[in-house]
Amino acid sequence: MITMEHVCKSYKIAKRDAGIKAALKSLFYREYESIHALNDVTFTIGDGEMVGYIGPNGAGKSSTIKILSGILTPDSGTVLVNGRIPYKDRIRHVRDIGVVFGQRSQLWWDVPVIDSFELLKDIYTIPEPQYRQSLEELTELLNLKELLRSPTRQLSLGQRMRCEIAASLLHRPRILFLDEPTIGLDAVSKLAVRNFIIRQNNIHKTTVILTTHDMQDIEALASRIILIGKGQVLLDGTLDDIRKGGSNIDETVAKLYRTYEI
Ligand SMILES: Nc1ncnc2c1ncn2[C@@H]1O[C@H](COP(=O)(O)OP(=O)(O)OP(=O)(O)O)[C@@H](O)[C@H]1O
Repeated sequence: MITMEHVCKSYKIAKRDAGIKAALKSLFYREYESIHALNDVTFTIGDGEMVGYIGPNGAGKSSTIKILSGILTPDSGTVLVNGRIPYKDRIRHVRDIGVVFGQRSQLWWDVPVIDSFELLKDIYTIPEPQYRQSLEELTELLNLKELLRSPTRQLSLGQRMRCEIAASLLHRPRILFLDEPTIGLDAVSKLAVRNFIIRQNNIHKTTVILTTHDMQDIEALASRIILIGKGQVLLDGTLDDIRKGGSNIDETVAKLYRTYEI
């Protein structure tokens, strides 16, 4: 179970005008401004749910995922993931979660994928039999056999993404955070990734929280949608609730963004 209650998070950033004069001035005097990324965010996600967490650029999606995965500490509010406070109990928390950031890699760039997997096995202290079983299952379902001996840098985006997803699941986490997992993938790779996530949820009852701008991902994967804009939850409902605005999901969501002026 995941609960976020009245969570706020701001970033403090230094303000600086352009030019050398401003650069010199900033050495002695700095002005700061606060960006309110999350502003009183509250939601609960039950075990085994697949939730699409959507919103326009800068809405606060990644900040939420970072707080839920223990990377960031909120300024205020309560966060509990399987009874733990993620940013206070990070070591035990990471055993329960898998995280895939579509735009970043958790695999070591220059070593064969299988070596990254072995390192993750040691980091998570996965018992050998469980590791072998997970590896076998993931290799088969994600069609990784031909990829495991290649260094990550030699893989195409779609191949790498399949390996990233496998890497995030080797330790059999109960919760999977996917931040734009199909970004830049071709149609075939997108389908493969989507089908795999659905199977993972069916077989292992993995809770999936998915952020994406790809509404076809949402249609395929999420039965529930949380819409966030300007750091606030604006809507929490089913795909059907959202569809009431029209039949084409992209148009419906664009209309929602316009309605909420986000
Ligand atoms: N490290 C940071 N320092 C300063 N501001 C940040 C930082 N990370 C995010 N922000 C700001 O916080 C707000 C929310 O950002 P966040 O990355 O959570 O949005 P997002 O919904 O994931 O956006 P996108 O869809 O573009 O990835 C934005 O205004 C962003 O500029």
